[in-house]
Amino acid sequence: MLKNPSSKYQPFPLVSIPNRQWPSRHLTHAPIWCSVDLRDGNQALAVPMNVSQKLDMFDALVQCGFKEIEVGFPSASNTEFQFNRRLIEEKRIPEDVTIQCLVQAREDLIEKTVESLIGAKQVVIHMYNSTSPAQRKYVFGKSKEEIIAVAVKGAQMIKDRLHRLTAGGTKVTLQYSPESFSATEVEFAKEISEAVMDVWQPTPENKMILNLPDTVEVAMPNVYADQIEWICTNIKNRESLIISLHTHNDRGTGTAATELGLLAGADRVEGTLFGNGERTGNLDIVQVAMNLYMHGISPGLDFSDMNGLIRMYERTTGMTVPPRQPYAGELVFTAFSGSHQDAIKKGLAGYEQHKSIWDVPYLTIDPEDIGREYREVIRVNSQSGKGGVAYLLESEFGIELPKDMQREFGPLANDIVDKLGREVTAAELKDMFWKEYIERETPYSLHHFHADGVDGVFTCRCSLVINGQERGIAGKGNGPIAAFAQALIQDAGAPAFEVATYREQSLSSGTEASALAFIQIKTANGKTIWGAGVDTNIELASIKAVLSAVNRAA
Ligand SMILES: CC(=O)SCCNC(=O)CCNC(=O)[C@H](O)C(C)(C)COP(=O)(O)OP(=O)(O)OC[C@H]1O[C@@H](n2cnc3c(N)ncnc32)[C@H](O)[C@@H]1OP(=O)(O)O
Ligand SMILES: CC(C)C(=O)C(=O)O
Repeated sequence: MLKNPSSKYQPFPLVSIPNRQWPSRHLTHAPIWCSVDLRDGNQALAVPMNVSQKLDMFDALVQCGFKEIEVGFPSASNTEFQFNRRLIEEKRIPEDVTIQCLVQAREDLIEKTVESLIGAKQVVIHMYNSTSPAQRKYVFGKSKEEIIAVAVKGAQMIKDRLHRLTAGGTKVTLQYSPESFSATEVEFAKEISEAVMDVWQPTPENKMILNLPDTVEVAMPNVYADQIEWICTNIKNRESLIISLHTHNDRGTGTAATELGLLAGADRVEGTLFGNGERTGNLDIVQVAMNLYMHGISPGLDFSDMNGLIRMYERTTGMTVPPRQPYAGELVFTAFSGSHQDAIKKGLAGYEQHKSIWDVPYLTIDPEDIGREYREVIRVNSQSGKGGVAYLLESEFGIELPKDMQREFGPLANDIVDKLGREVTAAELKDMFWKEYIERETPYSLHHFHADGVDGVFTCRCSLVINGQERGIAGKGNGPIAAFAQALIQDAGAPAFEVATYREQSLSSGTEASALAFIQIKTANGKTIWGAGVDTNIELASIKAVLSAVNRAA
């Protein structure tokens, strides 16, 4: 019999919200962002950041454009306390940046928190206590009224100490989080939040932040959106509140919950870079910002040096950014599969021409916008087609294979890559091309070539090494290539062929400019074969290309 342990779980209760508004809204502007990397991100690390790592990350967050940064939990440890003191005493906080600190509703912790903030220009004091039925029952062993009393007492303890900061000119904003909000009955979340508001007395001119956390993601994102809309609609004095979202990713939908929460009326978003944080992580703030960006809404955050940001993140947290992480992962602007490569190559070429709205297939944004380069976009392994191979040869080495030649070389390269069983670099692809076409020296290799034309008739005299033996050959034609072809067929025993296609391009490598010629020959039995030759002399490049094709045909 199939075991069914799911019977120990139950469906999440829905919020009664007639005529919900959020599904028909759309996002038009960026929210207020608050990075909680240095607090929620940090508290989730096996080895929390030291002061110098926190400083490193703080500077990077400022660089990205964050104006609100939760810098820590200063009552938790000496490191956390000292970090605040360094930021303040060394005047490391830019004028327009507000630091935020988290604290429980406990007097000794509040005291320490206030002390850590003395001398700062502007701060957010963020107090929380948990409100869900399970937290009330197991963690606190308190009734709803008693839980409200904890919050009210904490709010009052903070209020009583505000003068110690304001006297020194510090501007203080107060923030309250009913922790585990999304698992709390909305009516109770409203009641406790309003009780805190009664103490702090926010006004439209002096708002408080009401942060509504999805501490553990317990339901689908539409349910969180309903909870947010319910609070926005029913809470008193809404105009005196900044409604803030703080989602986690336990069910894998932290980004969706945040976006729907914004539709539901929130003003502010807390999250971390690349989603570091407790368990499955906090909201990845990069994702929400870049999602706005890809819809043409300026996020007000700068991720133009994504690689630098990732290096900083990995250095300070010891975490890594997975290769498939939206926007940031190493593989997200990469295509291995042939049809994707083909579409990207064509899309990029089209975009280069019109340069207006980004419409390149398979690429949500222009990788250049976050400091990635086009050449990272297409990578070649055994799943790749001729388009990707051609793209890399062209973008890395300026080799523009004729379309029909791509059809010939693509499968040849694919075979080699398949045998190697790994991804190959552009340089390796060029090597394959060189071996296949340019370095073909058997059965014929060119030793000397000379051609003269009189009245449109060209005569060529050359010497070849044929199977190790040098031999002179001669021929006539309406051009040097035709004359060489006749010499090969008549004097060197090459099977009959005619030149079907000829193309040349210039190629610069380092300081030397050379010519690259492509020749397609057609044999007597109708088979077409490509050849290629390189030389500083264009005429010689084309002669070598003929020989390359004939050698390949042999
Ligand atoms: C969802 C979140 O991310 S919330 C933020 C969580 N972050 C952290 O906890 C990181 C920093 N925390 C710490 O370093 C420590 O927990 C400290 C310094 C804050 C407190 O340490 P301690 O008092 O030694 O221990 P501990 O955290 O276990 O305290 C639990 C007690 O606080 C109470 N408590 C927990 N949260 C709160 C709160 N928000 N407000 C009031 N009391 C609270 C618990 O009920 C428990 O009470 P009890 O001892 O009577 O059972
Ligand atoms: C303290 C709160 C905001 C928190 O970190 C959470 O609920 O996840």
